[in-house]
Amino acid sequence: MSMLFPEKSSEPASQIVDGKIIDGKGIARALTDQVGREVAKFVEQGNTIPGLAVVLVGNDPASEVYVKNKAIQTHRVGMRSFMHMLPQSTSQDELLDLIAQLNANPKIHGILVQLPLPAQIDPVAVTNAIAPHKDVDGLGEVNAGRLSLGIDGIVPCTPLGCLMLLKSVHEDMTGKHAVVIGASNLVGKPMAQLLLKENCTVTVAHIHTRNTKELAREADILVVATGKSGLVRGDWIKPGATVIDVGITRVPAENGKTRLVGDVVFDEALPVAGHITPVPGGVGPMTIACLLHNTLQAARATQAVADASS
Ligand SMILES: NC(=O)C1=CN([C@@H]2O[C@H](COP(=O)(O)OP(=O)(O)OC[C@H]3O[C@@H](n4cnc5c(N)ncnc54)[C@H](OP(=O)(O)O)[C@@H]3O)[C@@H](O)[C@H]2O)C=CC1
Ligand SMILES: Nc1nc(=O)c2c([nH]1)NC[C@@H]1CN(c3ccc(C(=O)N[C@@H](CCC(=O)O)C(=O)O)cc3)C=[N+]21
Repeated sequence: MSMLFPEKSSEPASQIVDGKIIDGKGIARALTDQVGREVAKFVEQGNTIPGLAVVLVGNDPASEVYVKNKAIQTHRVGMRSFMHMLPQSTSQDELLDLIAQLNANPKIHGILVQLPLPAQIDPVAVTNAIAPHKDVDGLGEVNAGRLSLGIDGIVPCTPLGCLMLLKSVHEDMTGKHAVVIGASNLVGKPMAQLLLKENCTVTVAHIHTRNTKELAREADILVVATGKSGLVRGDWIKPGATVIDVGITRVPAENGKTRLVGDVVFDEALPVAGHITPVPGGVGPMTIACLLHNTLQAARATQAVADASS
């Protein structure tokens, strides 16, 4: 076995392009199709169509990509989508009022408020206002607390998607050194919790970390989520490591249009890494597939409570 391929995948070859590039788009499509079949069965059994409410305040470019792709996929799996686009000037109280209405609406099983929010709104107050059983982003204190205690709950979509991609190339992650660059509540922190649950030795690097490059070079598994395009160069990567690039930045392209890039310099990383996710076509599509998965899970849980009380 080549030194560059210390871990051979147990997944079908079709899921990995060139043996190295992890096909997030393909793996996400398989998960989305499965959710679609399960939604059809759930509705056939006489249950309410699962409904997802998405709230976007202002216009963050990464959020706009997400909103567009999410609307297409929600429809594809047969769920209802409720979009709320609010102006940048929205106050925290206005947003909390909307969340209270969504919490009370029986057609809505999942609520997602896009981050980042404008400066006048406290994201923690907002994520905590979402009823825990509708918190399909898993960011409120109940679900985040459950994750850190290792209790079943709703797991944040992006880290869950990253974990699924890792599992497509690693049968067992026990004892591996996982380095997560970025420590946000949305990605870095829950990712670290999931890797810990997989028995990895986890290091989290953030803006105050002094030797991020040296730490990255020790990683068997490297997850990068900073939003700093081009941060991770080829010489930051240990030969054979698995690299998961979460970053999404829109940059100008040669043809006068724009394109999306990650936090990793892909062309430099590709020859060194054992496995790597591309941008686009890596983590992004998995985030959406996991959101649909979480929404179906939330709809099932709500139905189970209703069935038990009837
Ligand atoms: N593909 C997908 O599905 C998703 C992609 N994203 C993308 O992932 C990226 C990260 O998102 P998110 O976590 O929400 O972003 P945040 O800005 O909330 O967090 C970024 C984290 O990275 C840290 N950081 C920034 N620069 C460096 C650096 N040079 N070295 C080490 N750490 C650094 C920050 O530290 P500090 O806060 O102290 O400055 C912070 O902990 C963005 O590009 C976003 O668009 C996000 C969600 C889903
Ligand atoms: N509460 C909250 N939860 C989030 O999960 C969240 C958020 N807020 N705010 C914004 C970021 C960003 N994000 C993306 C998800 C999918 C793609 C995605 O589909 N990407 C495709 C893009 C394809 C294309 O259109 O070119 C890809 O990478 O292949 C992008 C970005 C979720 N985020």
